[in-house]
Amino acid sequence: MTLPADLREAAALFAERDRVLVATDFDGVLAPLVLDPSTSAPLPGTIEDLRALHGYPQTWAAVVSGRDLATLTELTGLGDSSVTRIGSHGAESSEAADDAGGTELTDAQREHLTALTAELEDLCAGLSEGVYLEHKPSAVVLHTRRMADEPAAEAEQAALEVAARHTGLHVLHGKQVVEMSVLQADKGTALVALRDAVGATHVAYFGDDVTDEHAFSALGDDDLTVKVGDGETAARFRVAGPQDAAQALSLLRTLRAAATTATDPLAM
Ligand SMILES: O=P(O)(O)OC[C@H]1O[C@H](O[C@H]2O[C@H](CO)[C@@H](O)[C@H](O)[C@H]2O)[C@H](O)[C@@H](O)[C@@H]1O
Repeated sequence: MTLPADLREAAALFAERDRVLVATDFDGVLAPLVLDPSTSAPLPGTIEDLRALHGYPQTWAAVVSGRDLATLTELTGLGDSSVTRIGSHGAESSEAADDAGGTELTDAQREHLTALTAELEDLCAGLSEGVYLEHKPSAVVLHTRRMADEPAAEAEQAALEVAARHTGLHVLHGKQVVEMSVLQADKGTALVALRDAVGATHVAYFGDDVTDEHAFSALGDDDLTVKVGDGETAARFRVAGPQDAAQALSLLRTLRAAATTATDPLAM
């Protein structure tokens, strides 16, 4: 598996930039997609690469995910680190001052989420086996990966119809998931806010799903945007899957270490 030459060249240029932020999606990029989200695991070396990058001069690393912040922190094992974790598509952040990571709901939002969840539970009870709900602080997610194609499509359509009857709901239709949130958030807004907060001049971002397109679109032509897998994209580069993304991350680590002449703390 060799990374495309244009991506390797762009990575070399990126590594020479002044202040850089290396950010990545979790599911489908760091962690291959699996049937049971609780068993998702980052590929070997990826978290170490992010930790190392974050330790280099003028360099920051982040994971930007649809997972809720607590789950993201647990699955990445980054709770002991200052690598930024952004969860719930930008609604939660490890940089937030409050304990909830920035997801304090109003009473009305809490009631809305409870009512929506009850409605979706009723919906699921009438659908084929395999459909299930994932619960997050500000959202509920209908999953169909365990279903056959046709019932999965029907279940996703039914969830979208439930969502359409609710006002003030923010819907994201990802890979075999329909996510309904009472908070508005997107990865692009969150990533740009983090870039500006750390003062990065250039950003690398890896993503595989439609929700990552917000991040790709929010970045510029000088940023290093990498789509992982198939599908239309606004990213500048594409790799086939998580193994290639891991290779690209490792390359960025090597190149940035050389560019900043930092000693790699994990190589000692
Ligand atoms: O932004 P991400 O880090 O990519 O998170 C997006 C959603 O990821 C999870 O669902 C996806 O991964 C599951 C485990 O591999 C898979 O079963 C599911 O079909 C995928 O859509 C997660 O469960 C969701 O909450 C995230 O929003």
